[in-house]
Amino acid sequence: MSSAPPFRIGYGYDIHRLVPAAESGRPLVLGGVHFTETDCALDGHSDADVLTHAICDALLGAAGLPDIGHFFPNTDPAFKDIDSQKLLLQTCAELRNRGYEIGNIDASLVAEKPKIAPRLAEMKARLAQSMQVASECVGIKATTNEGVDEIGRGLAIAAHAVALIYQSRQR
Ligand SMILES: Nc1ccn([C@@H]2O[C@H](COP(=O)(O)O)[C@@H](O)[C@H]2O)c(=O)n1
Ligand SMILES: C[C@@]1(CO)OP(=O)(O)OP(=O)(O)OC[C@H]1O
Repeated sequence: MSSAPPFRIGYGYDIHRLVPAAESGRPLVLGGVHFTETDCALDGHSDADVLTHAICDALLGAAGLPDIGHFFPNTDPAFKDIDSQKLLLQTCAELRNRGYEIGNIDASLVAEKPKIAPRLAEMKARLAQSMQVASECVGIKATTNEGVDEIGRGLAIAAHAVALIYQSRQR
C-alpha cells in the first residue's frame, strides 16, 4: 500500500457577537489588529478575535487534532482576555511538535462593519508573524452579509478559514 501524501487540509469557523466597546472593555480585534476607531467590540472569554480562532481551528483540524476549546478552554481563567496571537503561536507549536509545517492559510471575514480592506495588509503581516510564515502564505478576504441575518444587522462577525499543512519530518 502506498504511503499517504504529505499534504493535509483543515477548515475552521467561528462567530462572535458584537457589543458596545465600553461593555466589552477592549477594542475590536481581528487578525491581531486593533480597530480602535470602532465603537463596538467582540464578546468572548478571550480577546474574541474571531478570525484568529477560525485559523487556529483550521490548523488543528488539518493536523487531526481537537479544536481550540480543547487546548484553550473558555472555563480557564488563564485565557480570560488573552491575546489570541498567543493562542495561534501555541497552536503552531503543537503542529510543529508533530512534524508539520504550514503551507498556506486562506480566510474570509463576514462583517457588515468595520471596513476591513484598508487593514488587510496589517492583518496578514501580524498573522504571518504569529505563524512564522511569509505574508504571502496568508490570504484574507472580507465580505458583508448583504444585510442578511444577525451578521447583516451588524450584531456579529463570523470567519471561515482553510489551512494547508504538510509533514516536514517524521515524528
Ligand atoms: N467588512 C467589510 C466588508 C467588505 N469589505 C470590502 O468590500 C467589498 C464588497 O463587499 P461585498 O459584501 O459587497 O462583497 C469586499 O470585496 C471587500 O473588499 C470590507 O473591506 N470590509
Ligand atoms: C480561545 C477561547 C478561550 O476561551 O476563546 P473565546 O473567546 O471563548 O472564543 P470561542 O471562539 O467561542 O471559543 C474558543 C475558546 O477556546
